[in-house]
Order: sequence, then structure tokens, then C-alpha cells
Amino acid sequence: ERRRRISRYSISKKLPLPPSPPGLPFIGNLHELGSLPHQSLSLLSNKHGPLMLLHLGPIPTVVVSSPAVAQHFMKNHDTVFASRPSLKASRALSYNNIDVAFSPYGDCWRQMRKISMCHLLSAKMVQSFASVRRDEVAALLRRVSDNEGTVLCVTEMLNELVSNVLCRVVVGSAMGDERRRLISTLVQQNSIFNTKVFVEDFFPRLRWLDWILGLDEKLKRHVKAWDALLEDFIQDHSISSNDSNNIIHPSADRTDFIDVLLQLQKDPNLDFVLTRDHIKSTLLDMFAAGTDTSFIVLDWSMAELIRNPKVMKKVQDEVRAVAGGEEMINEEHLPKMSYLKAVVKEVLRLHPPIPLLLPRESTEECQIQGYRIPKQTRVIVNAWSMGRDAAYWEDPGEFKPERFAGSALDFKGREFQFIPFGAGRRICPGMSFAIVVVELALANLLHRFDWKLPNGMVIEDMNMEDSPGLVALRRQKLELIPLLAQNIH
Ligand code: HEM
Repeated sequence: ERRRRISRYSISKKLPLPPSPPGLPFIGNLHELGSLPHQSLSLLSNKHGPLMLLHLGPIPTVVVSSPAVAQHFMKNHDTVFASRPSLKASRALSYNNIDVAFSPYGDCWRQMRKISMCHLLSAKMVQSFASVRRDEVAALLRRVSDNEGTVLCVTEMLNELVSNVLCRVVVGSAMGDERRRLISTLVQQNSIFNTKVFVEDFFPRLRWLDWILGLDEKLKRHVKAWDALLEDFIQDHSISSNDSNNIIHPSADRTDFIDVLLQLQKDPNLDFVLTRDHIKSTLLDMFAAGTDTSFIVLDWSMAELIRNPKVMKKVQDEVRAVAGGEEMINEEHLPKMSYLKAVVKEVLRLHPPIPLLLPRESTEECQIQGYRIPKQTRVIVNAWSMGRDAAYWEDPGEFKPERFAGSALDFKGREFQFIPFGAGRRICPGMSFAIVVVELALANLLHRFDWKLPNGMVIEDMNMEDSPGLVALRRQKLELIPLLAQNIH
């Protein structure tokens, strides 16, 4: 066994490392990331290839930019690359990496992933929240109706919809505007913190610089605000569920995530200790991973449809035909809306909400396409770039949902040119949860209303650039005028 290990080691040592762009002393290639790393890295990989090695400070980081290479990392050698690096912001926000999204590959992750998949985001749970989605979409439609003919900030409205759904699913009840806004702000700040360059992540011995720059204090305050909020939720919840006088509990006919986690904590069959911190880290993950991502898909969908009036007409025709004069689209209508589904896929291809997915890290040395990938190499997969790869997509920059018509191509992690939810062991467990909210909301907004740009604005004025951060929201807020569709009363 020892001989075998030694010989494997010596063979791999002879292999070259992947090609690297030249770096600067000390900071290596850090300066190449820019404010929109998915775009800068895409340009860099055009020069250095789909498997390139960067040095972010002293940290070796492999950047994967083609579906063929991604398949090696996320399928053939998935176990080697199923871990996550421990970064300062995510560590602080995940109660020291004990959540699902940021924990290293190992027993803790396995347990937390099982809880998420089997108890929180299972098909049965997603189905059980159908009435929450229906109520919240109905409330959204009422709000739009009330503002018919006036300029409406669609971005804010969609953000509100998704965070209302998430709040009710996680906490079990609707939330006051102030709290909901606080959650939205915290979620948005998470995205910024998760891509902020902390000196400690690259030069641990210079961690005092983060303190001097005031970054430590900001992060501490942010984490404290989350913790206070989550503690409140858990405490309110324990009180209200023990209070027999509390007859009108909004979740009386459903269990919400806090319920499930508090029940599991007491379950004698659970083979590990589910602490308060595990619960808080899971709740934080659900808010953070669930809100921004789904609402970003809705926001880009509305923006692309406005820019592409023929697609808008076609999808409205489909939605209205399937609805058959009914006032509201329900979830049973959705399987019949194949063009709407193609629109959502096309949005996910061009605008994956997490364009670089979540970073991975290798737990062993590995050989890929003749290159040596050392242990503890960080891995960034550029899903944004792969969704626009001309070798896989015809007219990759064009918004053409037809490319998905009659095609089995899906986002479930099997076809590597299209992996907005990632792939392999760490694929997003919230995929079905997200898709049904997106499809239901979009179908209803298109069914009930026609949408126009505010007076004086033309399609060419729309800024289709991304904003910086872990998630890529459209830089410009979307403002539109809703008009009640003619045949709806
Ligand atoms: C359109 C919406 C969404 C998109 C595009 C998305 C995308 C992603 C991506 C790219 C990853 C990383 C996958 C990887 O490393 O291969 C991820 C992980 C994750 N997502 Fe989502 N997500 C969405 C919605 C949601 C929702 C609604 C939830 C829960 C309510 C959720 C919960 C998670 C969790 C817990 C992880 C971590 C999984 C792990 O590390 O094992 N996501 N998501």
C-alpha cells in the first residue's frame, strides 16, 4: 500500500500544473478579478484555456471555464472537489462552517445536507407550501392592480414577493415590513461580504490589516444583526407554539422550517447533536440562498421579456391560452406551459444568479487532463462563461428560449454547459423550491398584465449589466408600467 502511494505521488509530481497567467509579486493574480470576476475570468480563460491556475495572493485557485473540464471536477472526481474553502466571511456567517452551504466535505455537511434535503426542501415539503405561494402571488397581483397605469419598481416588488414566501416558509408567519426589509438588506450584504477580499483569507499573518481597514468591525456587526434576528425568530416561535391560547397560528396546517428543526432537535433517533448554532446556521442559509437567487431570476426574466417583445407576446399567448379565462394561474397549469419553462431556462443560461457557483476545494491531489491539481487547491467554476460558450450554444449572446423547445436539456447538473444550480454532491438542494415560485409568479404577472417601459424610455436605454457580488442582479432597477390585460376582469 505504501509503495503504491509513493509511486502515485512520484508520477503525479512529474505532471505539469495547469497554465497560469503571469502574476504580480505578492498579490499574484488577485488584481485580475475586477469588480465582475465572472466576466474578467472568462476573458482570461480565452487566453489561457478552460483549465487555468491563478494565484490569488499565495492561494492556488483553479478556474474551470468549459463544460468538458467541469465534468472532471464535478462528476468524475466529484468527491475530491466536494469541499469548500474556509473563508472569513462565510465562516462568520455559518457559525464556523457548521451549515450546509459552507461546511467542509465531511460528517457535519452530510448530516446538515440530509436534514435540508429530507426535512426542509423535499418534494413533499415544497408541495406543502403551495398555499403560501398562492397567497403571496395573489397579494402581489393585488398590489400591481392597485398601481395599474403607474410606474412600479418591479425589482423591489419581486424581491418582496420572494422574501415574503421565504419568511413564511422559514418562520411560519408573514412578517412586518420593517423586519422583512431588514432581512432583505442582510441578505444583500451577505452577497457583498462573501466576495469581499479579506486580507486574512490570503495572508493570514496580516489579518490585523482587516482590523485596521475596519472590515472586522463591519463583519462583526453584520453577523450580530443576523444572530439577534434568528434568536428572536426561534424564541418567538417556541413561545407561540407552546401557547395554547394562540389559536390563529398562520402555520397551523403546515410545519415551517423552525418547527421542523426544533422537532428534530428533540428526536431521540437523530444520531448527532443538533445545536442551536446548527439551527441558526441552517435558517441563515435558507434566507440567504433562497431569496436573492430566485428573485434575481424573476427580475432578469421581466427585463429580457421587455427587451424581446416577440418572446413576450409568445409567452403571454401561451400562458393566457392555458389559463383559459381563469383569473389566476395555479400550479397545475404550469406543466402545460412549455414555452414559459423555456424562457426561465434561457434566463438561467444567460444570467445564472450565482455566476461562479460556490467555491470548492480539493481534499486530495488529483490529475485532470494531464495536469496536477494539488491538495487544497481552490476551485472556481465559471457557470456564466459556460452558458455562453459558442462551442455549445448557437448565437450564445442572443435571448432565444426556442433553443430549449423540444430539447431535454435541463439544469439538473447532467449537462455541464448549463449548470446554474451547480452539479454533483453539492448541487443546490433548493432547485425545485425555487423553480416553482419563479414559474408561478412569472406566469401570473404575464397573464394578468401587459408591461410597458415608463414614458420616454426605450429598450436601448435598459442597462443589462450585472451588479457586483456573489450574486449577479441586474445593475439597474427595473421600473415598468402595468396595464390590465384586455380579456381579464
Ligand atoms: C434560482 C434559484 C437558485 C439558484 C440559481 C441556486 C444556485 C445554487 C448554486 C450554484 C449552489 C452551489 C452548488 C455547487 O457548489 O455546485 C447552491 C447551493 C445551495 N443552495 Fe441554491 N440556488 C437557488 C435557490 C435556492 C433555494 C430557494 C434554496 C433554499 C431555500 C437554496 C439552498 C441552497 C443550499 C443550502 C446550498 C448549499 C448546498 C451544499 O453546499 O451542499 N438555493 N445553490
